[in-house]
Formats: sequence, C-alpha cells, structure tokens
Amino acid sequence: MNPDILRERQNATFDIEKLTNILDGGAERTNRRREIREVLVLNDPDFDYGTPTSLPTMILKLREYGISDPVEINWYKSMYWGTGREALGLHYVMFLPTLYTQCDSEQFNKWVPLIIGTYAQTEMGHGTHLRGLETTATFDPATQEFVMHSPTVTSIKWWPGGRNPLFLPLIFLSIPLSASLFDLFLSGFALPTCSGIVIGDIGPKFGFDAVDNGYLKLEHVRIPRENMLMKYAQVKPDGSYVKPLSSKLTYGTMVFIRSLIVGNAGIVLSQCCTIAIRYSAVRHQSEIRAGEAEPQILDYQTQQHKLFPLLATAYAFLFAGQYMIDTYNRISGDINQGDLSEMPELHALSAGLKAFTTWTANTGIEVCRMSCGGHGYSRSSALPDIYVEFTPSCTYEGENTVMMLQTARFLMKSYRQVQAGQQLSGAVSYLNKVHHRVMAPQAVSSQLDLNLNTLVDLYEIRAAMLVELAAQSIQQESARGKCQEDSWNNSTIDLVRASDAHCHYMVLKMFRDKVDQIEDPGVHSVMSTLAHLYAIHGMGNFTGDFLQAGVLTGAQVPSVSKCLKGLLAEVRPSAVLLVDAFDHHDKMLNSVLGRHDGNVYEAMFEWARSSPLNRTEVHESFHKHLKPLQAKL
Ligand SMILES: CCCCCCCCCC/C=C\CCCCCCC/C=C/C(=O)SCCNC(=O)CCNC(=O)[C@H](O)C(C)(C)COP(=O)(O)OP(=O)(O)OC[C@H]1O[C@@H](n2cnc3c(N)ncnc32)[C@H](O)[C@@H]1OP(=O)(O)O
Ligand SMILES: Cc1cc2nc3c(=O)[nH]c(=O)nc-3n(C[C@H](O)[C@H](O)[C@H](O)COP(=O)(O)OP(=O)(O)OC[C@H]3O[C@@H](n4cnc5c(N)ncnc54)[C@H](O)[C@@H]3O)c2cc1C
Repeated sequence: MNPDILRERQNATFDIEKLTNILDGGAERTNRRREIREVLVLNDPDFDYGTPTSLPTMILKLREYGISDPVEINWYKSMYWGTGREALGLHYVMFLPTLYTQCDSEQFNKWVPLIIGTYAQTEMGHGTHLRGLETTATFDPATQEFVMHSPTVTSIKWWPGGRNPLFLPLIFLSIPLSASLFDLFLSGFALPTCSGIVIGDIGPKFGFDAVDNGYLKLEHVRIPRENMLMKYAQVKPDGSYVKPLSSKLTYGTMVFIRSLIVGNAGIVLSQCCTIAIRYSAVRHQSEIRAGEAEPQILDYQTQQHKLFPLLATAYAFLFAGQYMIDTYNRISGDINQGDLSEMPELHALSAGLKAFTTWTANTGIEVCRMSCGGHGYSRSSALPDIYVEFTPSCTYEGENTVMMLQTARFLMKSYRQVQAGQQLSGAVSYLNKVHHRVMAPQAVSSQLDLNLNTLVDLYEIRAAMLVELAAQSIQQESARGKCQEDSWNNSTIDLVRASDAHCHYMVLKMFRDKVDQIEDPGVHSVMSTLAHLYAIHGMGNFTGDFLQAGVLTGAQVPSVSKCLKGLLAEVRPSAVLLVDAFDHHDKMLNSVLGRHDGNVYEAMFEWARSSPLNRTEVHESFHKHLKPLQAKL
C-alpha cells in the first residue's frame, strides 16, 4: 500500500464502518450490499467483468438470485458494469416501472415477467413539451385495435434507449384520445413481422454508447385495444373513454426516475471525490517551502477548496437521495390508493432536486477531473468516462431548466396561497413566515453565527426572499400590461433562481436533519463539519443573495471566507477516510488514480502497457506505411 495513503488512514477520529452503514441505511443493508458484490458478482465463476456478452448472464442471475428490489438491482448492476452504463438501464428504470405502475392487474400478470422493452416518448420535434407530441393512436371499434401513426417527420419517435431490433416491446406516449390526455401503449411489436414500422439508430452521440438510442416511424400500425395500459384510463370496446383521476398520472414514471436520479447524482459525485482525493493524497508536486520535499497536492489550500466542498456535497446529495426516494415511496403509495393530494408536491420536489443535483454534480465531476491534472484527462482515471455518461442527466428525464420552472410553478402557487391567507404545510411551509413578515432578517451579530440551525434559517430566508422577488417580478410585468404568460416568461430568470435557492435550502435542511440523527459522537462530529462546510461554501458562492436578504452584512463577508478556510483545514485529516466510507470497490471504480491501495504509478504503467497500441515494440503501421514511404525518399 502506498505509504501516503497508509498514513492518511491512521488516527481516524470516527468509525468509518458506522458512516458506511448510515449511507446504506443500516448495517444489514451494508452487509447485503457487500454480499451481492463479493459473493453474487465478484466470486461468481460466470462473472466476466463488464463485457457485453455478460448482459444475458446478468439478467438470468438477477432472476436466479431472486433480486427484485430496485436498490439491490442497482447494487448488482453497478458492480457488474462499474461506472459505465449498460444497455438495459432503460428497461429497468423506465420500461419495468411503467408496467408496474400503469398496468391493470391482468396486463401486469401477462407482460411483466416476460419481456424486455424500451420507452418511446420523445419525438424528433418534442422532448420537453409532452402536450406537443404528434404520434396518433386512433381506436377502430370494428377491429378492437388502435392504429398507431407518425403523421409528420417531427412525430418520429427519437431517442428510445435500448432499441434492440429484435425486441420492440415499447411504451408509447401518444396523442390522446381526448385533447389533453396522454395514454400509454405497449407496442407488442416483434420485428420483422410487423409491416409499417421503420426503425434505426439515431447515430453517434456524445457518449452513452452502451445504449443504442433509436428512431421509430409508424405507418398506420395496428395494435390490440388491450395494449393500452389501463390502470388509470381505459378505452372500452365500444370506444368510450374513461378518464384517469389526473392526466398527470401518465407522467408517473418520469417522477420515479427523477427521484432516483437525485441519489444517483450523489453516488457519481462520491465516486469522483474518491478518485480525486485518493490521488491528491499520493500525488506530490512543486513545493510549499523552498528546499523541502514536494508536498502532497492535498495540502494545497486551493486543492482542498476544489475538492472538500464537493465531498460535502456528495454526502448532502446521498442523504437527499434517501429522503427523495422515501418521499416518493410514501406519496406514490397514497396515489396508488387514490389519494392524489400530495402529487403536486412530489412533482415539484423531484423535478427541482433532479435539476439541482445533476447540474451541481455535472460541474463537480469536471472539477474532480481537472484537479488530477493530465492523469485526470487519461481514460485510466475513469473521470472522462464518468463525465460523458453522467452529463446527459441534465437533459434527459426532464431538461433541467424546464424542471426548475416546474418547481417555480409550485412555489408561485404556494406564495399566492399564503398571500390569500392560507396556512401551508410541507416543504414550502417556510413561506407562511413571509406573509407575516416573520422572515424579517434577524439583526445579525458582527460575528457570523456558525450554528448549523442558524445557517439553515439563513438559507430559508434567502429562498423566501427570492420566491417573493420572482412573484413581484410577475406582478410588475402584469402591472405593465403584460398578459399572464408573458409576465411569466419575462420573470423566468428570477423563477429559476428562486427554485434553485429553494432546492439549496431543502438539501441543507435534509443534511442537518440527518446529522441530528447520528448518535455516534465521532461520526456526528465529522458529519457536522461537512454540513457546515456545505452551508458556508454555498454562502460564499451566493453572498449577494444573503446580503440582499439582509441576513449577512458587508462587514461579515470576510468572516465567511475565513470560516471556509478553517473548515477546509478541519476536514483535511479525515478526507481520505471520508471517501473510504463511500466503500466503492476498485473493480467498480475502475480507476488507476482512485485505487484503494494508492499505488497509482505502477498501475498506470501497467494500464498503458496493456494498450493494444503497445502489443509490439514497433507498431505494425510503421512497417505498413512509414517504412515503404521512407524507402521512396
Ligand atoms: C423496478 C426496477 C427498478 C430498478 C431501478 C434501479 C436503480 C437505477 C438507478 C439509476 C439512476 C439513474 C440513472 C438514470 C438512467 C436513466 C436513463 C434515462 C434515459 C432517458 C429517458 C428519457 O429521457 S424518457 C423522456 C423524459 N421526458 C421528460 O421528462 C419530458 C419532460 N416534460 C414533462 O414532464 C412535461 O411536459 C412538463 C412537466 C414539462 C409539462 O407538462 P404539461 O402537461 O405541459 O403541464 P403544465 O401545463 O406545465 O402544468 C400543468 C399542471 O400539471 C402539473 N404537472 C406537470 N407534470 C406533473 C407531474 N409529473 N406530476 C404531477 N403534476 C404535474 C403542473 O405542476 C401543473 O400543475 P398546476 O397546479 O396547474 O400548476
Ligand atoms: C442520452 C439520452 C437518452 C435519452 N433516452 C430517451 C429515451 O429512452 N426515451 C425517450 O423518450 N427520450 C429519451 N431522451 C430524450 C430526452 O427525454 C429529451 O432530450 C429531453 O426530454 C429534452 O427534450 P428536448 O430534447 O426536446 O429538448 P428541448 O426541450 O428542445 O430543449 C432545448 C432548450 O429549450 C429550452 N426549453 C424548452 N422548453 C422550455 C420552456 N418551457 N421554458 C424555458 N426553456 C425551455 C430548454 O431549457 C433547452 O435549453 C434521451 C435523451 C438523451 C440525451
């Protein structure tokens, strides 16, 4: 083991295993995760690490081991495929969940165990604006069939992931039977038997190469009436239409995956922090004091400033992911029982946190890569691949700006309710104080109060202030004679800013609530330091907001920076131990820089030598091209 890494792991001030247990949701979950990793994957003789041929093996193994819990599926898949993306991701996170949530019982029993499928919603002309989708589904009572058709070039289904030419069971979103509703259909196609279908691949992408995103053009293709997913809406044999309790129930799968993406952003950021911080502990470069040995780059304050706030953010997003999926499970359970009262709040929370966490993690991955210098740019670090696989999450499952505006819509509605004298509950209950001016900024002391509860209050006031400013912008636009829609559009910068601040407050509050639950003194102490770092770093990035909200004075601004530097120094001794607690296995990280033993240089040389380019001392291209050319000179 590298001596630097060894030294970093001495004198731990907290129990790493206990922190790993907290991240997993308990010691039993940690044991189960490791059992899946060590016994069911790494020690499985059939396991051929991450090669495409192992995909069918993985599916059969999941069934053989009876793994059906979504989280356990993800543990197994992420061990199997490491930081890459496997071709069946969409099957697991969209196709199956849609069948689970939108099929009636007869359809569920008929389809769920049997098929692999994709999710064809986006069209060439519309991805965000679902009410603009053009694919039609016209019911023919004479044959009891739906006629599926792509009337225009922009209606061609574009992007369905995992469009395996042999299996084409897919979930459709199609123009509705009635003007504002969407309905889901299972195609049941199996090529090449169906005529009227034109499919293909949309071509090379930025990344996401394990997934073959395709296109699908339908020319009056007929499918049985029974292929409409009929849990919430039905078309009767006589063609009569039974509307769902809410037209937004059709959007349920997107809310599910957005809820998963929040925690996934934390996982991906924790992977990158593991790589960058372990590497920074073994990389020596330049000098701090002339004549002395080159220091670990982790001892440079700028390197700590790059990485430690991201480390705190990774923990924050992992805890937010736990809160998000628990909230999703609770509210979707109520929806399943017909209680849709919290569906708007679930939509607003999942949409906002999906955008907030992916935007932040996306930027953070690049900071981790650049903090590793040239070796960070090498594929051996795994950081370029992680970035290329993660970055589309800012676009898919709801483009982030649009998602932030959906959250803003909920915040504006809530603000109006407070203005009308209503008492709010849930995540927006802090807006009640705005109305009664309880949010009047406290007379802040000359010293910045570092108590975590105080910091949460300051973020709450900042969010409330920005919500009020956005509402006032809309009101001012209306007062200038703008229609409601133009007033909204002319305020969307303010609206996104308000949603971002609302999500930032929510994430810090979740982090603080999780820290409060930690009983072990050592773990509580180090987590409390990270939560402070998360809050103070955000205050440094958005100082203007806090000044504008009147909760920070110009005289206090220098103390924010001073406090930040102190927290960075406080985290330094525990940095490697904090990434060890994420418990990412070397095989899954697949990173020369992030190895648990820190033996980077030896591994890097072996990695380079294993390249096909180095299979011979002199590359064949010399003999084939250069030598004949030289002979002619
Ligand atoms: C079972 C096994 C599971 C195994 C799981 C393993 C774990 C895996 C972990 C891996 C995690 C992450 C990896 C992810 C990899 C996934 C790869 C994904 C590939 C990509 C796929 C896709 O992109 S699929 C397509 C996605 N497309 C979208 O998201 C479209 C976005 N657009 C929309 O959602 C809507 O158009 C929009 C909401 C923007 C507007 O809708 P619209 O109907 O126009 O509504 P509005 O007019 O704006 O508003 C009207 C009112 O409706 C309310 N509302 C809107 N949406 C919802 C909703 N979803 N729920 C509830 N309410 C909604 C809105 O608030 C308005 O209400 P108001 O009261 O009138 O204000
Ligand atoms: C890797 C990847 C995999 C995908 N897999 C699938 C899949 O399996 N199945 C599937 O159905 N789809 C899939 N998609 C498609 C994805 O869902 C859409 O790309 C996404 O919903 C964004 O829609 P769009 O592409 O139409 O972008 P647009 O909505 O056209 O966005 C372009 C710009 O317009 C802005 N904009 C749009 N509407 C508004 C508004 N109301 N207010 C302000 N600004 C706005 C956006 O902010 C953005 O800046 C995938 C996409 C990617 C990148």
